[in-house]
Amino acid sequence: MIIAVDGPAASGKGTLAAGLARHYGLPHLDTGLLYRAVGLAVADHLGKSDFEVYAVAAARALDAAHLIDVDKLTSAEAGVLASHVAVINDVRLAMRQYQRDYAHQPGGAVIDGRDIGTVVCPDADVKLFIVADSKARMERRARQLEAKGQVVDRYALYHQIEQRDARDRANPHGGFYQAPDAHLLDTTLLDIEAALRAAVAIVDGVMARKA
Ligand SMILES: Nc1ncnc2c1ncn2[C@@H]1O[C@H](COP(=O)(O)OP(=O)(O)OP(=O)(O)O)[C@@H](O)[C@H]1O
Ligand SMILES: Nc1ccn([C@@H]2O[C@H](COP(=O)(O)O)[C@@H](O)[C@H]2O)c(=O)n1
Repeated sequence: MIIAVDGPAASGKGTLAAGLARHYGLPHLDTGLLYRAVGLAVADHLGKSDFEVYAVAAARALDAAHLIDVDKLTSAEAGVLASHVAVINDVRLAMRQYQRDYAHQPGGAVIDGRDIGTVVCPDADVKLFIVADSKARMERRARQLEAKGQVVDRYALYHQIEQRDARDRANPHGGFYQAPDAHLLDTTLLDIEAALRAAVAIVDGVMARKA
């Protein structure tokens, strides 16, 4: 079974995807980490004319060794850098087959990102599109960063999340929209357990109808 989970920044899609993977005993790929790794690799080139060339080279050279430093990868800076490399079509193409192969491994997988249900796995068995209002997302991300000991400026964080979403939605190569056959799940008023229960109910319902 392939479960595609998409949604905006800090909507909780990664947490939900990990929960679904545990629930169904499936492997899980967070595709945001791939873009974050490429973004970090070319951070020194941001704003320079050679940014695109280096980003494409970094995407083509990406391997598991670039995905080890989770603290660095999950920083707010890495998220912003990721959204800059994500607008480069050759970066997206360089990583697409890896994502597809991961999803199509025997038994399937849970895979989360922005374009999983629309571009990477349009054939997924179940597609979820996770949303939460901007203020809730900012607060979740703020608490996540504070738990890591970081001092958070909530005003700046709110705008950073909004800007990243806007860049992602406007990305002509991004495929970031709710697929017509995706199930919308708004987690604004749901805690993590309630959101997971709701997601499992959707997946079970879809799979039961397919059986
Ligand atoms: N339903 C929820 N209620 C409260 N907190 C949540 C909920 N879902 C996730 N969180 C928390 O919000 C934070 C962000 O969640 P998560 O990393 O899953 O979001 P994301 O959509 O994958 O983010 P990004 O796109 O930036 O990678 C985490 O600290 C997570 O524990
Ligand atoms: N399938 C994807 C996944 C991510 N991106 C871009 O990477 C940024 C970081 O992703 P997170 O899920 O870790 O927040 C995101 O803002 C996108 O720009 C993507 O384009 N496609």
